[in-house]
Amino acid sequence: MLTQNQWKAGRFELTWQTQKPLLMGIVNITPDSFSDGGKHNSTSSAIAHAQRLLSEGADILDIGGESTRPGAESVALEAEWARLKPVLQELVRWNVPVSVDTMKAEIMRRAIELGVDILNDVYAFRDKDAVQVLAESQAGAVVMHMQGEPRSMQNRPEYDDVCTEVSDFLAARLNVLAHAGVPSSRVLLDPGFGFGKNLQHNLALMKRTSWFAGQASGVLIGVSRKRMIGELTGQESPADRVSGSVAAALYAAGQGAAVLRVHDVRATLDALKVWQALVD
Ligand SMILES: Nc1nc2ncc(COP(=O)(O)OP(=O)(O)O)nc2c(=O)[nH]1
Repeated sequence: MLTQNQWKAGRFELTWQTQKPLLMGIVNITPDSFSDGGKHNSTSSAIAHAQRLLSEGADILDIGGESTRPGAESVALEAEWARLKPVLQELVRWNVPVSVDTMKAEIMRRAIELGVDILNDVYAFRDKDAVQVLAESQAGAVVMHMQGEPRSMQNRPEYDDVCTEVSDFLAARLNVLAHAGVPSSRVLLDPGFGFGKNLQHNLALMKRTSWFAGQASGVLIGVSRKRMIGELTGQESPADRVSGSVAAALYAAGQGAAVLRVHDVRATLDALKVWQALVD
């Protein structure tokens, strides 16, 4: 049984169905991203990668100019913008939903001015200026949980009850956005896999995907090539974690995830098509 859901995101009204999530292809214009650092670190290579992800079937493109991997140092605003601007300027002309992955309100403001549709904030719009930028726009939002900050979040992540604490945090953020005039129909929640979580925390949150999916907003799942996949498979290199990432993607789809944020669009989409034919 498929149920329809909607996400109002800038120029687009995106719909997904249970078992048929949208795919968000990742374009990291960074020298140090954990899985593809340096591979798409120029305007031309980032645009070429975006084209490839679209040709593989991506529904959304997520563009990041600052790595948030564990241990990452932050990037200065103008340096991050210098990476993002030429790529975003091109991509907003493609009539495809464009997301910018940033924690900085000023970057969000400039991206909205260029015509970007989605603000993907791993800092969950805890910056008041970011809330204002979002509220003054029609952009969609991804609100993600992170314990600590990228530089040190994986040192000793601890929770009394990770699912309750993450759920409560996301509910509180949704409430802040609602009070600022941003309805839940514009927001996706994201448990933030690997952002201040160990393997047990990540697995507990993954098993709660259907609960998150049942909230007022849909849920975005981002585990592609991440350390948790490496820990479960023994695959050291992120490039060798595609099969494990696809397995996690199928599980999330079955639990009703709205969006899967992935590096490997073709592999994920092919697996979803076969799996959907068998579960329908
Ligand atoms: N909403 C959301 N955004 C995210 N942005 C970056 C990363 C980190 O992964 P990646 O972009 O592959 O690496 P890096 O941060 O090193 O560029 N993960 C998420 C995530 O899980 N959810």
